[in-house]
Amino acid sequence: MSVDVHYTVDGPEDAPVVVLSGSLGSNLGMWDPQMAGLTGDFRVVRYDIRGHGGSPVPPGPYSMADLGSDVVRLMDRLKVRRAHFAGLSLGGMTGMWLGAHAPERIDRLALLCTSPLLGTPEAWAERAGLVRAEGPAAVAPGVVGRWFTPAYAEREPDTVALFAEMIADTPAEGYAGCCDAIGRMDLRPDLPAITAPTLVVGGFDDPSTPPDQAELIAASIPDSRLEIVPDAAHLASWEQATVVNELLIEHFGK
Ligand SMILES: O=C(O)CC1=CCC(=O)O1
Repeated sequence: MSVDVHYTVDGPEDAPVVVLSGSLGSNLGMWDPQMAGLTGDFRVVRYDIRGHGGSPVPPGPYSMADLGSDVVRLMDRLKVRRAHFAGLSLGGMTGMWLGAHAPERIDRLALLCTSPLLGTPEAWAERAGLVRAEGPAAVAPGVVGRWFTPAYAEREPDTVALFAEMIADTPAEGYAGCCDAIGRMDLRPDLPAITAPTLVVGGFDDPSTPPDQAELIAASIPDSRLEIVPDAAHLASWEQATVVNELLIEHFGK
């Protein structure tokens, strides 16, 4: 069952729409470094994943179909028939689901630092249980340790601390419900059915969804292009914003 997620819209009214979808534990502010670059040519819709930021927090477990249906519902609310879609990590998983299950709504797809099958159901059940018991603050230090390279974390400790706070502020049931969705997910059979031209971006130093995941996705989606970004961990869109923005603008501008 879909929900009305919290969203913002920026950019020219008549421009092609790009929907941005973030990672587990984020809010739509994680896309701030993309806004100046993308809003010149695109109408950018950012939203908080259900259970995150300003969106409703229905009781979990959630599924990828829930997360994908929230995007279709948002596009219906905005009267957007087709859009480009970029998602990072959990957002990319949502993008893969949309590309396969709602192809008529997706123009071009960008899948950043993501995976079609991530970890084990047991590990995600354990993370969900810990978060339901103690809140996302219990996992925040470990998670941000994977989002940025050690060099960036040393240079920008205040930024890393802000991201840890963002994760800790995520509603526990929302975070855990999304862990449930990832633990039950296997999107590998969906990938060959994706017809949207797809940009696949990996972070060379990403310990969460390493480059071999990006390679697997690109090898499985017929019309795809693979880019591995150096000096980037899981949040490549933040740490290497200029490079990622150029890739997105080129891909969506075609
Ligand atoms: O939180 C992590 O470990 C990495 C991650 C998995 C899905 C997502 O969005 O981030």
